[in-house]
This record gives sequence, structure tokens and C-alpha cells, in this order.
Amino acid sequence: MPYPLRPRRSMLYVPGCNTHYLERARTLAADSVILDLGDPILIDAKLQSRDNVVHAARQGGYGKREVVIRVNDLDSIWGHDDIQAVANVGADAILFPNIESREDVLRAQQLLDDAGGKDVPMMVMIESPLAVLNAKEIAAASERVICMVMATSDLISQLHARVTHERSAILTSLSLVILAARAYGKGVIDGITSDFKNMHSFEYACRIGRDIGMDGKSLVHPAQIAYCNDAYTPQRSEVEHARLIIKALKEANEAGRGTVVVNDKLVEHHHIKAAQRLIHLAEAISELEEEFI
Ligand SMILES: CC(C)(COP(=O)(O)OP(=O)(O)OC[C@H]1O[C@@H](n2cnc3c(N)ncnc32)[C@H](O)[C@@H]1OP(=O)(O)O)[C@@H](O)C(=O)NCCC(=O)NCCSC(=O)C[C@H](O)C(=O)O
Ligand SMILES: [Mg+2]
Repeated sequence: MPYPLRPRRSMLYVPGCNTHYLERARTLAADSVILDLGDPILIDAKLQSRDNVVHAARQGGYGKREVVIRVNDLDSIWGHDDIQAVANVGADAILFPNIESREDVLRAQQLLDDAGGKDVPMMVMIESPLAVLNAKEIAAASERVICMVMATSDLISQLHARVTHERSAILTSLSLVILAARAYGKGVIDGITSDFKNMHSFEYACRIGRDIGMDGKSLVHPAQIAYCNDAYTPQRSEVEHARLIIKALKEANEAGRGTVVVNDKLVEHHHIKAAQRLIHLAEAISELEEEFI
């Protein structure tokens, strides 16, 4: 199933228990909003949150932002009823937590189908060492899975690792999931930075994620959005360079040459695909940002 290239520079978690946040998210410059029924919601607030999220999604008003609903764990007492409730409320995707295997993907998909959500795309959360090791089979399990979302806080806890500025403890895990996502044509989103008031650390985390191949980052607070969007937006000079190398290689090919040198760098055919993707992404971002003005 071919999905269009969609900007997911910033994916903001919006706890479903807070109706002010659900409303506020309609005005924020996040590419995606994750209306959340999952872990951060207290047990006593689970049912009210479900009602709030169903109401907010049906009501709409999120414009071109991607609306994703995170349901509870399928083995929890809320998981199945969450899926029943949200399968047909107009969300762009349902995010399933704690997916660790191909079987988990197929089970989530079956539940979504049974709830009448046969056409609804799925996203999966990669939260554990087992999930990272099984990233390939998770990515390959279904065309319905459009995006893999890292839950790095859980992962770091389970690795008995530490949160550091350099993120060294999780770089291997991030890269393994990126490899799986790219091999099977999925989006892939970096985990949160809990230290949400430390913008220096946050910006650095964004740039590491971007440089190793992430499409964007999940966020917990609106103040993180602008930094994240900036890190993941192709710079004007990069777009100009992309256009330049496409033109230069086309002309070289017409002159019977397979490669060309632009700004002292060798340009080959594979650079063109990457350049075309970058241009499409920049265009899609411009279109989305009209919404944010
Ligand atoms: C962290 C927060 C509790 C802070 O909230 P608050 O004290 O309200 O912040 P501010 O007063 O600075 O907020 C400024 C305005 O922005 C609105 N706001 C704040 N957060 C959100 C949000 N997430 N979505 C929408 N709007 C938001 C405030 O209402 C203020 O608006 P206004 O009054 O009109 O000016 C809070 O940010 C928060 O709860 N964040 C989400 C935390 C969360 O959901 N965490 C769990 C998801 S992450 C996860 O699951 C990790 C994963 O499992 C892993 O393992 O990695
Ligand atoms: Mg978690």
C-alpha cells in the first residue's frame, strides 16, 4: 500500500485526560498530534480520557496535522475497548504500544479490522530490547504499519542504561530500528526527551536523531516543537543543492557521462533519489506550514 511522504518532524503527545491540551493541540505547529490513552493516564481517568479523545477526534479542527491515537496495551483491561472506540473516529493512524513481534502486529491489526477499522493505518511503538531485536519482523509484518515510534524512556530503563547528552546507550537500538524501517519503507520517529526545559540538550538530541536517519521526534511539551521542526526541516541551501545536482546529473547523462562533480563532490545516481525525496519533503512541509501561520 503506497503512502505519501508525510512530514512527521514533530509528534506531540497530548494526554487524553486534559481537555485543555486536546483543544490547545489544534493551534500548535506540531506535524502530528498523538491523542494519548496510554501509560501517562491514571487508571481512574482512563474511561473519561477515552471519551475525551473520541470526542476531540470526531470534532476535528486539527487541520492538516496528522491525528494519531495511542491506545492502551492490548493485554491491559482497556486495550480492546479502546480499539473499538477509536477505530472509526477519523484518526489518521492508531498507535499500538509495546509491540514486540510479528504476532503482536497481526493481533493488533485483527482487532482493528474487527472494530471496523480495516482502512486505518497503524503505527507501532518499539519500547523493549526484544522489540528492537525483532524490529525487522515487526516492520515486515504488515503493509498497514506506516511508522515505527521509539519509546526511548522505557527502552533505557529496560537496558539498565543511563540518559546522557550523547545518547550513546541507545544509538545502536535507534539504528537497528531505522534499518528495519528503511528496509520495509516505514516512517521512523525518535523517542522523547523528558528533560523538556533543557533546550540545549533537546536540540542536540534532535540533531543526533536527524543525522542517523530519523524522520522526526516525539515530544512532550509545546516548547519543544519549534526546535524540533527546525532541526528536521531541510535547509534552503540543501534544497537548492538538491535541485542543482538533479539538473547537473541530467545534463551529464545527456552528454553520455554517468557521474558529475558539483561543488567538488562526486554526484552519482543514488544521490538523485535522496535529492528528490528532500525536495518533496520540503514542499510537503511548506504546504503543512501554511496551516500554522
Ligand atoms: C509536562 C507537562 C505536564 C507540563 O505541562 P504544563 O505545566 O501545563 O506546561 P506549561 O504550563 O508550560 O504549558 C504551556 C501551554 O501548553 C499547554 N500544553 C502543555 N503540554 C501540552 C501537551 N502535551 N499538549 C498540548 N498542550 C500542552 C499548556 O496547557 C499551556 O497552555 P496555555 O495554558 O493555553 O498557555 C505537559 O506538557 C504534559 O503532560 N506533557 C505530556 C507528557 C506525556 O504525555 N508523557 C507521556 C508520553 S511520552 C511516552 O509515553 C514516553 C514513552 O513511553 C517512552 O518510554 O519513551
Ligand atoms: Mg513508555
